[in-house]
Amino acid sequence: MGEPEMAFGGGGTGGGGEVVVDVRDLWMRYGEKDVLRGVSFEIRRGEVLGLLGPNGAGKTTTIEIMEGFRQPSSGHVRVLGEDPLHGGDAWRARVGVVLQSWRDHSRWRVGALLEQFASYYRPYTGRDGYPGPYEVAELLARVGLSDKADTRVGALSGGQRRRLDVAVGIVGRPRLLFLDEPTTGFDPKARSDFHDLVHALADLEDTTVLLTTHDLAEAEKLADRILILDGGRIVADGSAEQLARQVAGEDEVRWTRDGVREVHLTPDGTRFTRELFERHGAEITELEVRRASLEDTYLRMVARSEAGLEEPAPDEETARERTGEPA
Ligand SMILES: Nc1ncnc2c1ncn2[C@@H]1O[C@H](COP(=O)(O)OP(=O)(O)OP(=O)(O)O)[C@@H](O)[C@H]1O
Repeated sequence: MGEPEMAFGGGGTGGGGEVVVDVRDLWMRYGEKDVLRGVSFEIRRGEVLGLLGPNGAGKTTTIEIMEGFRQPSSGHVRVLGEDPLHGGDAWRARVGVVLQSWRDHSRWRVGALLEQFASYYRPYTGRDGYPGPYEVAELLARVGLSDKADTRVGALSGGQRRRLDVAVGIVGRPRLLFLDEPTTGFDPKARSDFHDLVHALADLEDTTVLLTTHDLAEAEKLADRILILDGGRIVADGSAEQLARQVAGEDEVRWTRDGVREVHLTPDGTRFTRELFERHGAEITELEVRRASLEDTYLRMVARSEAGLEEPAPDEETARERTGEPA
């Protein structure tokens, strides 16, 4: 296969709707264990996708396959139009990665390290519309490390190192960015700054983002769409609101009347509240309506899926056939 035509040009669509990641019927087996069991999904340009799931669900494995770091047992995977296992340098230049643990560059100074990474991308500047990597000063400002340019990496705090990981992931101005638990160890301000950064990348630069996180509030804030992976399968795919509707969560309405605190669970909090006011008007104070949060939805969906897993796994035989491995 020759040079990837799609790597810089964006496939010529110039707008939303272009499929940036296409994964179909992906299986991954480690030894005797099927870690991914028929995973299929698409990510479209400019979308921020949150990949959620319990420890060991297969999130990192999925991301590593899409980065070309792991060969799946079977399945169709296209990332920016290429099979990640055969993506060349130009393809790799457009894919940014923030892994759970980055290689140690503790003796490097922050600015020099980023300059080194930026230099890998520079030769591709101008090719098929590629704008080139970030200038280091701009990048440091974006991740909140402007005053650390001359600091050795080994002298950064855990959260500052994580910001540096993010800087390394985006230095090449990727079209597609993989973020594997990016905000672990961030303080609330760093987390909030990071959320602003992801919004800016998605909204202003049309960067497509795939994010794994165990912080459901973060997923709710950042992700346009959420995939829940459990037991190697996708058990939910939709916006946080769509998923909440699917589990038919009840709204919790709380209020005070005549000094008495009341709580009521209802499928339609808006309607209940309207009727409450029609009946009691100004007597109602301290009203709160709480919708099912992503956390409620997630916990219910994972519990539901894990209850389902008690049933015999239907595709075990098929998986063996696919991987060609012995039973
Ligand atoms: N190289 C490997 N060899 C064998 N098993 C592996 C390997 N890498 C991962 N696994 C197993 O595959 C399963 C999925 O792991 P993975 O790291 O993809 O999960 P995850 O969803 O990212 O988990 P976490 O939330 O804990 O990061 C786990 O049971 C893990 O033990």
